Amino acid sequence: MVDEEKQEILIDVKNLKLAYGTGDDSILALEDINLKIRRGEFLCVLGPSGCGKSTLLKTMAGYIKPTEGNCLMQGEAIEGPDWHRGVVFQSSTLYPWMSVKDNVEFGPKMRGLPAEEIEEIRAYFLEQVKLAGFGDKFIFELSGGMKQRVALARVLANYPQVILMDEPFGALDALTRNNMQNLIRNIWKDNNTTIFFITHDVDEALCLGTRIVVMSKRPGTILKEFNVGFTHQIFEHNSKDVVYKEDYFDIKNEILDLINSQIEE
Ligand SMILES: Nc1ncnc2c1ncn2[C@@H]1O[C@H](COP(=O)(O)OP(=O)(O)OP(=O)(O)O)[C@@H](O)[C@H]1O
Repeated sequence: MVDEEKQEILIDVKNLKLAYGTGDDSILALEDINLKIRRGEFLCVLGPSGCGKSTLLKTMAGYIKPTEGNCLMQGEAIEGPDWHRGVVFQSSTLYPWMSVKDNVEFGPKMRGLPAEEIEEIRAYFLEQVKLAGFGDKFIFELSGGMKQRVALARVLANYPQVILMDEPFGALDALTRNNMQNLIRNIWKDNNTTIFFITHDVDEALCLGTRIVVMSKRPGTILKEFNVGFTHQIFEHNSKDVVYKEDYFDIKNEILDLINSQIEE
């Protein structure tokens, strides 16, 4: 297994505090967050509703600025959105008036790549998300799962250093969700990419992540981190039987207890 400590740090969140607004009406969303995202990790974030998970993602994406502390990408302060950090939300933010093809080609076109390369990239990533042959469809013609696959292909087409995903499968039915989990696990491995993934589903985090971060209720702080290897075991055994093992149950129960302790208090 890769020695994670030696992997390059892509995103470094240092002493982050994030408050919305100022004065008496301000809402303190995050406090004292310290988090490093290393190249090749699949980092899953769990925490009670409203604890600041999306706020953390938006800060790393460059959509909002830290109130205090820093958010660095490869040592440089994150000043705004950037192709190097691809973002996928729960509801797709695709351009509905464009075809699947045009959505996926949008980024490479904006970056001024030659036409041939754009075509190759589009074909490659549509194949990877299992949408080859759907290029000419319009977004409004697609199911929820297909839209999320286009959103993923559109982000992948920019070869981002890290993909930030905010409950990307939260609105999908159970079967589609399971298929999407298998898809993202394979894409993560095949592309050797780095993923930051917010979810409410502990099983989803355990079956995908190489590390799981559990956050406290608002103001969100990091309560505990877990290094987990179930996603690797799923590859090794080509099966999800790990979910019936004792160590899986133990970690799952510990995480559930942690999250519940934040809801019940
Ligand atoms: N633009 C905003 N202005 C003011 N308050 C905000 C804003 N965005 C979020 N908040 C507040 O900040 C806190 C954290 O919100 P955030 O969406 O980051 O939580 P979350 O953990 O992602 O929630 P959920 O799991 O329900 O999606 C919440 O109390 C929320 O109401």
